[in-house]
Amino acid sequence: MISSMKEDSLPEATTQKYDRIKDLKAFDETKAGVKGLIDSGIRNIPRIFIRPSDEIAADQKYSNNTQLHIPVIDLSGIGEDDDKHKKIVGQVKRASKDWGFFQLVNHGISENVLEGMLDGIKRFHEEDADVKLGFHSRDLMKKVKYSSNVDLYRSTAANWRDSLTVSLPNFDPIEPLDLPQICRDSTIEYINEATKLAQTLLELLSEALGLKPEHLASIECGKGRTFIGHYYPPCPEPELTMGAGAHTDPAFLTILLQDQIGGLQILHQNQYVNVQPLAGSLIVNIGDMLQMITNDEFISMDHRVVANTVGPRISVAGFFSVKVYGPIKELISEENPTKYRDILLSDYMLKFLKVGLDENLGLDYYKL
Ligand SMILES: O=C(O)CCC(=O)C(=O)O
Ligand SMILES: [Fe+2]
Repeated sequence: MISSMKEDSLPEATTQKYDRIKDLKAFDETKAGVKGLIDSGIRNIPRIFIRPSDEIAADQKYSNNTQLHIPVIDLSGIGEDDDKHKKIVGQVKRASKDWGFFQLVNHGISENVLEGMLDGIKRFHEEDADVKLGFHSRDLMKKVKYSSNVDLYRSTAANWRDSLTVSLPNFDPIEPLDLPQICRDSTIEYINEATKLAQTLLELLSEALGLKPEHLASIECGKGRTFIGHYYPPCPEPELTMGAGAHTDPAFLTILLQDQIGGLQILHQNQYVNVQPLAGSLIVNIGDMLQMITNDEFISMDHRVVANTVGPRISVAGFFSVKVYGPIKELISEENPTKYRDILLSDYMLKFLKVGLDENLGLDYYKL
């Protein structure tokens, strides 16, 4: 039995210690994720999901700013008209420096493909338990797997979400039969389109750094691809937990697709800014590796997803990675000396996977 807030609604410090590991295991062994809890009709969230009270209190230092919006960049006409192209490169540069995030419209992926992907992920998570059971795994080497909270045993509080992960390292093609049948075609179509868009973004980002358009592709940015289809069930006590705790993305670049529910927030000037869902748009964010190879010119920003009584919310994060060693030589000069020691993505990821999502020290560990 997983203990719930109802049994001990006193502040954590005044309650008896509980066997968290036992509760985590009990939850994990259901292999039915957060969706399984909701299906069982719980009214109070199990204690493993409750954020420490000092962490909830610390949130007070951020104001929720409803006035600010992440930059929206319109890609229509890209590659057709020189002035338009330059303007887009300028917008990408500004957004990558100031926000680490932007929202793309007219990016070339049709709403049908986007909707198909979201719908496929929703259907997978709503499949019968025995179908999902076949995909359940915490094996880091498994390419297609379903679980709730990759960092379940390491985080201070579990997140209110379940995820289906598709990993394609080393430019590996998709193996259709590895994918769940219910979202197979939509996932293949979306991954192919998102990969093309990532190539366009690599060119724009290279130009935004003052490099040749092919520079980032030539150092094999985009070599690894991981797509994670998240399912955030409705939450009966959203103020006590998070859909996703605050984190930066460890990889190089993220293309994020979200549905119309909302909940994603980005840290900007010490405030959490809501990302308003914009039909047909995609969100792009700079990951730790891109911040590192640009010697901090572009920033990898903290973001999180608040839990919500409304749901499920579906999102798909596509992470593009790179095997890197250090800041790009062309960007380093006497005035701009390197700020990092060399990093190999595989080492960085191992470090990332050893701690909870919200505890990652991030790039600070590698700062000179
Ligand atoms: O669900 C979202 O909107 C964000 C997901 C996310 O930040 C991630 O998977 O890294
Ligand atoms: Fe993220």
